[in-house]
Amino acid sequence: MNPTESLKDYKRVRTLAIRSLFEIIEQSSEGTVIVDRDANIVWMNERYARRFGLNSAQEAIGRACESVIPGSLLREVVRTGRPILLDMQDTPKEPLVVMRLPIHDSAGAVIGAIGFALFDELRSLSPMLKRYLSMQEELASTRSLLRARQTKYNFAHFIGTSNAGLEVKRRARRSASADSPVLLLGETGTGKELLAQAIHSASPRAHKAFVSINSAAIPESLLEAEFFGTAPGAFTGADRKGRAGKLQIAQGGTLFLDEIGDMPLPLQSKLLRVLQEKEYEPVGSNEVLQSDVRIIAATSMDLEAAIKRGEFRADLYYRLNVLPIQVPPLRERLDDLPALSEAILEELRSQHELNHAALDLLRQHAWPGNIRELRNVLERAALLSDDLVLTAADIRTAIGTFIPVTHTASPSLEPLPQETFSEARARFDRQLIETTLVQCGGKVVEAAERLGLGRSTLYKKMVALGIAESQ
Ligand SMILES: Nc1ncnc2c1ncn2[C@@H]1O[C@H](COP(=O)(O)OP(=O)(O)OP(=O)(O)O)[C@@H](O)[C@H]1O
Repeated sequence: MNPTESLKDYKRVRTLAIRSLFEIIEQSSEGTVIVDRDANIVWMNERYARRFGLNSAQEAIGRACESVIPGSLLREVVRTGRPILLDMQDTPKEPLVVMRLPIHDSAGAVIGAIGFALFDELRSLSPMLKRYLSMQEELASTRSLLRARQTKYNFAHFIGTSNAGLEVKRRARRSASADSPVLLLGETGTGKELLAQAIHSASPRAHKAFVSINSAAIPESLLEAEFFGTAPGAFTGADRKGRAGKLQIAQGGTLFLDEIGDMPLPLQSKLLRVLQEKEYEPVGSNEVLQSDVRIIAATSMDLEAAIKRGEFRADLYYRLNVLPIQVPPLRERLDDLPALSEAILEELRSQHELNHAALDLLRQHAWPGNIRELRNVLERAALLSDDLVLTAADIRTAIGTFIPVTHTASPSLEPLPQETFSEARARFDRQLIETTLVQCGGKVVEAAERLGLGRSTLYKKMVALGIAESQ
């Protein structure tokens, strides 16, 4: 039979072609593997076995394909009966281009699958491979960046079942589904940052970055660059290449502006533009960048008073004050003390517990540093005590300057029986000053500022009313 004639015998040509195809692919491939209908390996060539760290192909026989070839999709091919004609397979060396085909019996049922790792094709596919590798690297670095930017807290970390605690949690939870700015107001250590993180993690932006920036902790001269980034060449030295600002890093996610009350006025105007126009320019650049971030701001400052002093822009305040959440101080949610203390001791991996008297004492302190202070006190008490039951004496020592909570009661305007006008006024003044001192952590200068008095005037009043400075 001459060759041309033989090609007319279709059935024979087909059989020959199938055999040649198998042999050519098998010989020129980096590896071939065959699995049965349970995706267990029934045959594998030696080269492929060595690539996956086996001494001989024999060791692979009978094993599930994934236990030899991590990430193998042969099981899927057996299950669906559908081939995967071109795919990338990661291996301990470089990735391979693979082809996976189902094997049918004469009745057409799937009885296994065969996988070829195409080796020779790799060179011609090298541009595609390079791109695949660089995309993988990019993905890995984005993932690790994102992990570093992911939040530590969610709503389960916010302990508190007091009415005040539950109300805050409810409002914060509700704000998670919105995209408007949130303004967290409250004293230091009340959990504003924890809540900001929890809002982000419950929001549709949770898979993107949570980035925080503290206006009080960064020198004013650096704040703008930190915020908006710098254009290449804007500065000499380390920043010559340009640097991404927090706004850019937070793109798609949430930007937490801690201590917003301390933001310098010029930056406040630029932030307003971000909120209104959703655009900004990096320092030293004319390029206008689009911004897509959710803003959560926090402050322990009375922003309305700051507006009156001309230190905070009223228009920015109104723009930020869309979803305000007042986070109560610990002394207004004393019912949460036992649960908070237990959670903190657990987090500190301490075996210590508090006796009744210790808990009672915790209830009598005004906690100017709130939950952060409670945490420090419990940590100190646990460190200093050899006994696993912490007593009131242990707590008293750990607190340092004790500020009785009764002093925080709001000044009563109810006259006492037989009280003269000047006695009632002295009582009111004393309560007002004592409360303010507690709220300012005993700092007279701060209390004077809050009350709108000169420092020496406040000192004089304290002496006249018999208020000790250690308040
Ligand atoms: N409700 C809470 N449940 C459990 N832990 C809390 C709670 N509130 C605050 N904390 C803890 O108290 C500490 C201080 O909280 P956080 O930093 O969120 O306060 P803050 O209001 O942002 O303080 P600052 O204004 O000083 O930045 C953190 O360790 C936080 O985990």
